[in-house]
Amino acid sequence: MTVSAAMSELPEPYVSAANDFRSDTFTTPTPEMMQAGLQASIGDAVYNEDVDTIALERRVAQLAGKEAGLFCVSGTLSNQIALRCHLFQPPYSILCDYRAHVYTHEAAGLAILSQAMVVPVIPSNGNYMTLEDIKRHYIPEDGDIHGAPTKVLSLENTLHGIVYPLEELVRIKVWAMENDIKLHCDGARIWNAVAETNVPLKQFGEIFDSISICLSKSLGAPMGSVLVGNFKFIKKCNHFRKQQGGGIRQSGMMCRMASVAVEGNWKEKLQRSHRMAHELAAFCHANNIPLESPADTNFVFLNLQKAKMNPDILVKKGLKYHVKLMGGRVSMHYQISDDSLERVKLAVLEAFQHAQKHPFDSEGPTKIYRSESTEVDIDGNAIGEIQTYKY
Ligand SMILES: Cc1ncc(COP(=O)(O)O)c(C=O)c1O
Ligand SMILES: C[C@@H](O)[C@H](N)C(=O)O
Repeated sequence: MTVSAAMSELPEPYVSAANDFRSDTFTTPTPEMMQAGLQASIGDAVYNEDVDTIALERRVAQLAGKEAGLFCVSGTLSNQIALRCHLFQPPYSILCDYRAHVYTHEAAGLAILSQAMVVPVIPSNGNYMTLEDIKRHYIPEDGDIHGAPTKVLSLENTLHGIVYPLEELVRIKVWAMENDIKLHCDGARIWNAVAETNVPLKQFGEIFDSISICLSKSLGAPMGSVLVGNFKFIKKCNHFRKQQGGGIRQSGMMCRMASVAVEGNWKEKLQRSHRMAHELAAFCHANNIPLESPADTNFVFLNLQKAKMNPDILVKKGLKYHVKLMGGRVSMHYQISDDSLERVKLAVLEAFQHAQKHPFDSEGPTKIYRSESTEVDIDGNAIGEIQTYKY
């Protein structure tokens, strides 16, 4: 079968993220990025011979105030090799928030690739772990042969769109250094934290031993993350990256496109998406629609369980108003159109009003990707299984 014949059996190609609230991962490369990609270098990056790849790695490391950077095809790979690289002799453990991506959405990579136990912590303030939370749950290296000592704290900034207070990060950093514990930051949305607080990326670089800096979410690059750290650490990460199949050949095109995003006016773009999230959160407050966490940056987390909202109805109301939703997290990004924001308000409100008549008690965990109930029609009648996540 020719490619064109195969294409004829495929769904319509994705063309715009303007009405896509499922995630900021749906941002699409701009014509400027595509044009720049055509001028990219074409060296083999495994041999460290690709100029655009080296330039991007050096630029992002410089912005973060770190010695070196490593371009990775995904944030998942970047997180996994960073955490593996901080670990030496098992038994050991990694402490993180119970919602952390490295724990919930990286397919047990830490257990399998790093042989690490993960200690997930529910923050006592409901939003972010404090030093007191960490002290209460970490495993000290005290010779107790029952334990798997905590060797890395993996924090996310932002986490669920929540900005980690700088002063708390500094407290954690001081304590971690005193206890020979490394700090990694899953910076899938670190650009959002910078845009919202004006704390320079370099200041986070002073706190964290490593940061995974995503390019493919709010910044809108087609793929990738740059992992930053000191020279020795990044050199070893490159080894683990190759081991895990992450060695990339001609990565220049992707890196040149990402460089367009990094050098662009990302701060204003992200601040607009934050304003949109704040507007939706205010709309929810005004209509007594409960939220799960503060909408500090680009996410609005509807509290579906408290509102007794059925995620399938929410997805269907979204389709009714021509916006794409996936569950209780409403993700803003700079490519969302103003009229889509108005339409998503209507979808959320109608799903909430539906819940008043047809309260839905979900048994399963609140999941970002899937609706946990069976598919229902607008009147709440079950009509089989819904697949909001296609594979
Ligand atoms: C918080 C967080 N960390 C890491 C990742 C992983 O990034 P990627 O999808 O590029 O593997 C994601 C999802 O994209 C994420 O939301
Ligand atoms: C859920 C996570 O894997 C994905 N990166 C997202 O935020 O949409």
